[in-house]
Order: sequence, then C-alpha cells, then structure tokens
Amino acid sequence: MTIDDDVRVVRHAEGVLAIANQAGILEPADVHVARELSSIAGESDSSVTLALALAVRAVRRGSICLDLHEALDPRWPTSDEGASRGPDSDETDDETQQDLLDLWPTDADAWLRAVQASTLLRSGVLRVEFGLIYLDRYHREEVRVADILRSRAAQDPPVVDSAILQTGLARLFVGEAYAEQRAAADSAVRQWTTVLTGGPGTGKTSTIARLLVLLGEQWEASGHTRPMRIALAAPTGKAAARLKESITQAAAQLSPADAARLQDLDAMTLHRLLGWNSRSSNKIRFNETNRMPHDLIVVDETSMVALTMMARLLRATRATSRLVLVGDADQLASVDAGAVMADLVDGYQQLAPSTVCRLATSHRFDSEIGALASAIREGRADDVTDLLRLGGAAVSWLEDDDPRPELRGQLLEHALRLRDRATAGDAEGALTVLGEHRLVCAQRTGPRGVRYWNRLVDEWLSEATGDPLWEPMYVGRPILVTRNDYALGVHNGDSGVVMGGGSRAVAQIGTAAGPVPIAASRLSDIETMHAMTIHKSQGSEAVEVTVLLPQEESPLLTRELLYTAVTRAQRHVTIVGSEETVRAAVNAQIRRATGLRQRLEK
Ligand SMILES: Nc1ncnc2c1ncn2[C@@H]1O[C@H](COP(=O)(O)OP(=O)(O)OP(=O)(O)O)[C@@H](O)[C@H]1O
Repeated sequence: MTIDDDVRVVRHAEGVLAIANQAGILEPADVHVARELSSIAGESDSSVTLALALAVRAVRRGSICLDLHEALDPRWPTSDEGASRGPDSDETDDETQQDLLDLWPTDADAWLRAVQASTLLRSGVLRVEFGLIYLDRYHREEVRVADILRSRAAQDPPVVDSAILQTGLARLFVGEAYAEQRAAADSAVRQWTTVLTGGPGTGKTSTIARLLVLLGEQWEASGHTRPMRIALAAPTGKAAARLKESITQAAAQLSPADAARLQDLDAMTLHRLLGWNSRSSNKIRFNETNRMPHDLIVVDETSMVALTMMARLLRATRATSRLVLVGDADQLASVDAGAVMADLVDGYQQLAPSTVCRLATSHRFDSEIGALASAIREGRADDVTDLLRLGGAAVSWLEDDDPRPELRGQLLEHALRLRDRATAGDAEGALTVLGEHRLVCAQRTGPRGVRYWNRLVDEWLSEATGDPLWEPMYVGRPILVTRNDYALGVHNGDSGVVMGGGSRAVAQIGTAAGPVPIAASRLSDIETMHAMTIHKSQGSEAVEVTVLLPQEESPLLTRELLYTAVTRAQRHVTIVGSEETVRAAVNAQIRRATGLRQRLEK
C-alpha cells in the first residue's frame, strides 16, 4: 500500500507531525487536533505542536499526561493498537526513520521549556506540572480527584464505638486465619475512605461483607433512626452481578442475625449509581450540586475505573459518606485513561497509610494458580516458566504452534453442553455451563484472536451437529453484550446463552437476580462468546480458563494482561503460548503516565 492510499496518513501535515504520522507514531486524530488547536492559539513552535499531538496520543493509549523524557526516543512510541506500522516495521523506510531522527527533539528540558513558554500553555490548552504535560481536561480531573481524596483523608475521622467494634471484629473474624482481614476491617471502620487491594481469593469480598455488618452496628450505635443507605457498585454489569453473588455467599457463612444485615442489598453499575441517563441533557443525575444520598458506597473492581469516572464518582460523593474502593491494583488498568487504583494504593500509602489495606494471603485451595499469579505480578519470569513446566492439577501449559487439535475436544464439548442445556430450555443450567470454561485471547484478530476462534468453534459445532453455520441466533450460542442498554437492562460485559432458535430466539442473560430472558432480536450489540478478549473478561471469572497468547511478540502482551487472564480462573488455567511469549509478557510492564501518585503524596 502506498502512503496515498493509506487512510491513516494525513495528507496535508508537514514537518515532524507528517513524518511521525507516516511512521505510524501519530494517528490522524492526534495530528488534526494538534494542528487545529495550534492554529487557533497561534502556536508556531513545531516541537510544542508535536508535544500536543503526543499528549493527545498518550490519552488515547491510557496515560493521563505525557512525560517528555520518555518521548525523547522516537522509537519509543511504537503502535499498540494492533496496527501493523511503527518505526521498526517494514513500511517505515530508512528515509522516514532518518527524517524522524533529524526532526525529533533531543533535549527534554529544552522541549519542556518551549512548552512552558508556549501560547498553547498560555491559552490553557496544555498544562505542565511535575514536569509532565497535560491536556487541560485531564489535568482538571486529576487535580479534582486528588483534592477530594486529600480532603477526605484530612477530615476528622468518623465517630466509632470501640467496644462494639472490638466485639464485632472478634465475632466476625475468628482466629489467626482472619487476622489480616480483621486488621483491614478495623482500619476501614475508622476511616471515611478505604482502599482495599488484594489478589484473587485473598478474601476481599468476605472482608466487605463483614465490614458491612460492623458499619451497620456502628450506624445503630450512633443513634440513627433511619437505616443506613448502602450502595454496592462496580464498573460493569457483570462485575456488579458477581459482587452481589459473592456477598450472598459470604452472608451464608455468618450467623442469621449478621446475615440479615446483608439481605436486601443490591449491586449496580457505577453508571446507574450516578444516575446516568443518556436521554437527559444533564446525562448524570448526581454531581457536586446534587450528591448521592448514600451513607456508605462500596466500589468493587476499582482497577477498571478510569480517571474520568473516578472524578465523577468523587464529585457526587458527600464528604460524610464512607467510601470503600476495592480491587486488585496489579490487574489491567481501565480501558479509558488512568491507572487510578494503582495510583491510589501508592499515593495514599504515603499520604494516609492506614487508608490502604492490603490482603496478601490467598484463601483459595488452588494455590498453584495463586503462586503463578504472584510470580507473574512480581515479574519473576524464571519462576513463571518453572511453575508452568511443573504443571499440576490447576495449571497446564501448551507450547504447540498449532493448538487447534489439542483444544478442539474441550471447546467442542463445552459448546455441545451449552447447546444441550439450551435445547432443554434450562436457562440456569446453560448459564452454569457458560461459567465452567472460558477461552480468553490477548488479541481480537489473527490466528490467536477472538474472531478466528469464535468462528472455529462455530465450525466445529456445525460439523458435529449438522446445524447450519449461517444461522446467527442458533440454540446454545454463547453471547457477550458489548454496550450498555439501559432500556433493556443489559450492560457491557454481560453474558448469556441463546435459547429457542431463529426468530423466536430468546437470550437468557446472567444477572445477580438469576437469568433474565430478552428477545434476541432486541439485542443489537452482542458478540459470540466461545472466545473473548482478556480485556473484556476483566470483572468475571470461570471455573476453567484457557489463555491464548499471540505467536509473536505483541505490544498488547504485558504482565498486567497475563496476570488478569490467569486470575480469571477459579480451578484450572491453561496457558497456550511459547516460552518466548510468556517471558515477553512477564517482562513487559505497562507504564501509564499519570501525576496522581505525586499529587496525593504532595
Ligand atoms: N480468612 C479466611 N480463611 C479461610 N477462607 C477464607 C478466608 N477469607 C476468605 N475465605 C474464602 O476464600 C474464598 C475467596 O474469598 P473472597 O471471595 O472473599 O476473596 P476475593 O478476594 O473477593 O476473591 P476474588 O478474587 O474472587 O474477588 C471464599 O471461598 C472465602 O469463603
């Protein structure tokens, strides 16, 4: 393909912007925004316009701001969206590479000074703080999040009846096995804000369930006549449903009197909590002038919450509402910009240490998965390959170049069982089968991607059953909802199974309240879910998980991605990929540029 045919190349760009675009570093949108705003502000320094384009690009790739020291090497910003071009690819010829090296700034301090003296800064398009370059909106959001969190930490702590607390702690967290969680709950009762982090199975939900009981007792002890208003929320519908389910399971381990406090709790998405209404001109009902009425807000899967959503949540939270942010700081960060959970864990640790509670002990019996997850999280590549090679009841490794023959049996058997339950009209059974195995891929495209494997399992299924391949709503089709639809009550990330085929097809969607039937014809944004991306699997779990890694090194393949994939498994995980790709993943840590950490520590 020539440059003239390539829609990713901006024709009228000049200088370093044009070269960076040709080299695949800048997308057309980055170039357009940078040129437009520079022209409005009368900016003539091309290095400043380049910094603006790179700041736009940084947000697109998940950072909040741009660190010019990192941007100094023009080979640094290789493409990560699966696009084929980049400075090292064949299409970037030597001439482009040389032009890039000639035009690219070489002194980060001089570059920063140029930005600081620029009209783009004076006109408020760009902001500079901590030596980092921000687009104004993201700077405002980061400042807002840090200010609210700092002021919450500086408030007088809530009044606590220590005697009641101690009795409750001793009753709910019995013995040495609960020491870590007891300390976390003790600290959480004494704070307005708590950040509770821990890996899979470290007892976060068990702690939350018991914390809710303790806070209920404190509420009554302080003489309130109305019940405490509690909100349980998560970023996706699936995660909210899982939270509700886990709280119900945790309640079953408590005495009837304690469990009764958890009885009528419902969990919802953050969008719903904030009163999101896409048809209203205000869009969000709760904000700084109309705060949420809750006395206690618990947010699960906080690592999936982007900066913009966190800013909205905090703005709408009363200073005297307790806020408990729960998650695993080592998982993939949010799809949208920010690394809020990881920043909170580190930043709050410096500012108000007791606000951050870490749970480190895994209580799941399959410690092999826990050991593998820890080795990945800590970047111990040798240990990761040793554990995989050792295998065991809970961990398998498939290093084949062509894993199709090996995986066919399990994937087809799972698809046939789904079909069987769906044909029998057993919605609960079908959803249970759906949760028994999950194939997750790092990529969407290519021979190790979601599209290919969805198609492959459909073909195997068609071969085995004689059902036609062309029927999109076939009985037993596993589906994934890819967009929130408030009218239908389905959320991005919800999953379900199609029952009754053709025009009468009904999808049974798994929710916290059990299967919800929806006419399949009304569901517009869905995908087949024999396979799903690791990103989309965040916030959900399955009994067995198979992780398909790409054959070659890919910028998508990171430590956080592998950790997130492995920690989706409850009983068994199979990694499909070469030693080289496994090592490459463990060694590639995502670095999102943000200033939230420094801001909280200030
Ligand atoms: N202190 C403990 N001693 C023994 N078992 C525990 C303890 N705490 C939790 N468990 C059990 O360990 C399992 C995992 O606990 P829990 O669901 O609370 O962890 P989690 O961190 O929320 O897990 P997830 O990764 O699924 O979010 C549950 O079966 C729970 O009953």
